Amino acid sequence: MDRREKELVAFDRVGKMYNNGTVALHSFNLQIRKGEFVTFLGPSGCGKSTALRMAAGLSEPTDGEVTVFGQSPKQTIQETTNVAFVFQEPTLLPWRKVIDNVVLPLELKGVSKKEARSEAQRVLEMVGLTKHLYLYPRQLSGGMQMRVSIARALAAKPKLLLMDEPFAALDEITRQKLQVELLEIWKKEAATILFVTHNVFEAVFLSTKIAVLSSSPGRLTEVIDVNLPSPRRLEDRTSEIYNDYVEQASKALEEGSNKQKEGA
Ligand SMILES: Nc1ncnc2c1ncn2[C@@H]1O[C@H](COP(=O)(O)OP(=O)(O)OP(=O)(O)O)[C@@H](O)[C@H]1O
Repeated sequence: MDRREKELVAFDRVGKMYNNGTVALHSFNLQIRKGEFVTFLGPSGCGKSTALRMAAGLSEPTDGEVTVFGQSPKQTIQETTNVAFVFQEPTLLPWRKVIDNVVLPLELKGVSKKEARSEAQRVLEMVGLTKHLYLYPRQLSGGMQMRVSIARALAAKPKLLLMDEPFAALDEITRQKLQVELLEIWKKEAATILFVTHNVFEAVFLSTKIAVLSSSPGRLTEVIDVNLPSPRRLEDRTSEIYNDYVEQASKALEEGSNKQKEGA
């Protein structure tokens, strides 16, 4: 297999300095392969969102190169519907009903009305919203709105899903439920997911690989391969192996922050 086919996303010595002089990322190297669930874990301000936005073509590196499917993210996003983005907030269109929000990316893709509605129903069923198709976003809870957002991202069957703290605003029970659903979807759709969080437990539960970042300037401090039994179940979070990974990731976070203090 060609290297570019295997590496869906590649960060090659990526740096980002914003106009005000803030160095958000410094010499960031990471390759993400097909089928991986990679989490960016790090404290607030360490450049997680910056890295994700670069992969989505929403921000340009000031140093090095980011490629998605072997070319610039902007080009990939213009040419294909292989990449979808889920933000921290649901960002639904308030004047469109649930089903019409999910149908939208398919309409834009030129899919026939009938096919688009049937696909929208399929993904909304997958996230447990079959009974809510004809409601408006304001009639749903925050967790339900988030599920609509995820369904909308999945509707176009993206090969790469970029998620920036999608569960941050949710209560713990809803968050856990969506974590399990997301893992099921990831398996079922054979997707590759790049996920941002500052929650160690979430990172360990979801990921096949955790990229630990530290701040000032944002940089990669450790990559942890997470080999937990599959499928992952919420009750396994008390297992010894799970807790070992939590400890390893917490230590990596702590070491990153100590190095930062030493350098300060
Ligand atoms: N548009 C911008 N202009 C200037 N500085 C920015 C801009 N966007 C982000 N930054 C700075 O870059 C650094 C990294 O920000 P980023 O949002 O990528 O971090 P993060 O790890 O995602 O943080 P959080 O977990 O709080 O969302 C921060 O110091 C932030 O203040």
